[in-house]
Amino acid sequence: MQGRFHLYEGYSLCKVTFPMRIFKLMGVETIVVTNASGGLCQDFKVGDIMVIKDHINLPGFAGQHPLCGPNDERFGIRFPCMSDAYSKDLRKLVLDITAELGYSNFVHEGVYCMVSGPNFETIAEARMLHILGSDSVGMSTVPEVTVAKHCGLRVLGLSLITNKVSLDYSREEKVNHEEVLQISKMRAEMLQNVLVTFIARSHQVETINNSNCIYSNAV
Ligand SMILES: O=P(O)(O)O[C@@H]1C[C@H](O)[C@@H](CO)O1
Ligand code: HPA
Repeated sequence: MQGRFHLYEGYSLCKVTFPMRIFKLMGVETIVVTNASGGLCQDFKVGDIMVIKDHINLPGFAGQHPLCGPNDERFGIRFPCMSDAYSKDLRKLVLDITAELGYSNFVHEGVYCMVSGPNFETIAEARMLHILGSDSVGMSTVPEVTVAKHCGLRVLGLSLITNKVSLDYSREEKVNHEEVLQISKMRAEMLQNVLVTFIARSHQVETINNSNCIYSNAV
C-alpha cells in the first residue's frame, strides 16, 4: 500500500485497520509495516532503523482500540494474545540481512509506542513514555498490527527514527514534519535494499509463503 489512514486524520480505528482484514481475505500471510517515529532511546540516532520488537498501545489503554465492539469470530478470537505480535523469526531474518548489508551500526531492536497525535509530544509526555519503556514514539502502526495479529497474520515492523524526541527542557531544537519527510527520503534507498532482500529471502522462514504485503507511509 502507498500510505495509510491515521487516527489523527479523523478515521475510525475500524477504517484505519480495514486493509488488514482485506489482506487476510486475499490470502496474505505476512505483512511488513514501516513507519517514521521519534527516538526516545538515547542510543538512537536520526536515520537509524528500529526493528520493532514490541509495542505499547497507549490509545488502547484509553479505550481507543480497534477490536472494541462485537468480536467477528471469522477473523479471530475475543481475547487475542499480543505478547508475540512481531514475529521472532522475521526479526531475526531482517537483523541478519541488515548485518550482511553492512547496516548494523544503524539498526536496533526496540519498543514502539503509539500516541494519537497530531501534535508531537510535550517534554513531560516524552519523559513519561521513556520511563514506561518506549524506545520510540509515533502516530500509527499499532492498530494495524493488533488487527493483523488478531486474524493470524505474521508481522514485521520497521521504524525509521526521523528525529530525536526532546527529554530535556533546555534543548532548543523543535521537531517538525518536514524533518520527518526529509530523513525518510534520505533513508528510502537503504530501506528498499533491506526490504527487497527480505522478500527474496523470506522463503527461508519456514512458515512464510509468497503472500506478503508491504504497508507503509512516510518511508
Ligand atoms: O504513518 P507514519 O506513522 O509513518 O507517520 C508519521 C507519524 C505522523 O503521521 C507523521 C509525523 O511527522 O509521520
Ligand atoms: O517525535 C515524534 N513523535 C510522534 N510521532 C512521530 N513521527 C515521527 N516523529 C515523531
